[in-house]
Amino acid sequence: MSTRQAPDTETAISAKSLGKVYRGEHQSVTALKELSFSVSRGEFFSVVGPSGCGKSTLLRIIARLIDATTGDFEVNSREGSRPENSVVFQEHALFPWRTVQKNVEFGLEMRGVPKQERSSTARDYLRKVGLEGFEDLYPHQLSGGMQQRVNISRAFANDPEVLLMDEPLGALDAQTRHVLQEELLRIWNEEDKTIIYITHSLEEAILMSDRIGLMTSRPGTLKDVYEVDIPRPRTNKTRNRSDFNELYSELWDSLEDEVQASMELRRAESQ
Ligand SMILES: Nc1ncnc2c1ncn2[C@@H]1O[C@H](COP(=O)(O)OP(=O)(O)OP(=O)(O)O)[C@@H](O)[C@H]1O
Repeated sequence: MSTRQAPDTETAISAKSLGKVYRGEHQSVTALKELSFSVSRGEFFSVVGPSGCGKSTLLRIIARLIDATTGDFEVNSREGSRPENSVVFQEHALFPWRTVQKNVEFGLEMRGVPKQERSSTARDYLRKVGLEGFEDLYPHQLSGGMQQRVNISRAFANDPEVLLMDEPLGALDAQTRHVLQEELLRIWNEEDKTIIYITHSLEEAILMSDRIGLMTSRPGTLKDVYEVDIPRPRTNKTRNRSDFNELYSELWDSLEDEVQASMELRRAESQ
């Protein structure tokens, strides 16, 4: 297996002082505050933090699905014809009336990519995620893990500047999750893709990432950014390394304080 080069230093995304307030009729929630970061092109950047700290909010802002209340961010696009981003959510977002093949082709179809080209691109990516032979099935004929494989291949096939993933493997059982983590790493290793990856799992973050941003309790901001200085390629066996476990302990020490703060906040708000 080839060893991936370290990500280059060209900035793919930079965000400055992002803030988000959800305004309700009776009360407002400040989800993010003064959050700044930058991600290099080709980097795998994970974001971890306590539940409700604003991770999905951050991703949805970068995906341009919602607006930030304050601050701004920039995605450094190389080619105008490529989509700026593709998003993979935890829930499968496949079209039930389209076959596996047609689901993967969807983004390419929207961009007017010729039929033959989109067909071979989709087949390529389906093969990369081990779904060769399943092209003509419909989503309901697939297991959850297979559906998420389709989602992942669709996102890569779109060839976006950045891939935004919000707990993409969160709904899967542990074994399937481990297999897909390795598959995702393998595909990312072959492609020059920038990924922002939200996860609740510190283990997953360490296994996959070049760097990990750890968020504070709400209002979420980046508390620290950790370099994952563990050689690639990484596999499930990488979890047994002592440096893996040392980093896990370091991250958990910091995250635990934020989880406590987050629980106290929720307790106070419910009174
Ligand atoms: N549309 C919305 N309207 C009002 N409040 C919202 C909305 N979306 C999110 N929130 C609130 O903003 C805060 C951050 O939510 P968000 O989903 O971004 O957190 P998260 O870190 O992704 O959570 P989790 O880890 O549990 O998925 C939470 O308090 C949530 O209740």
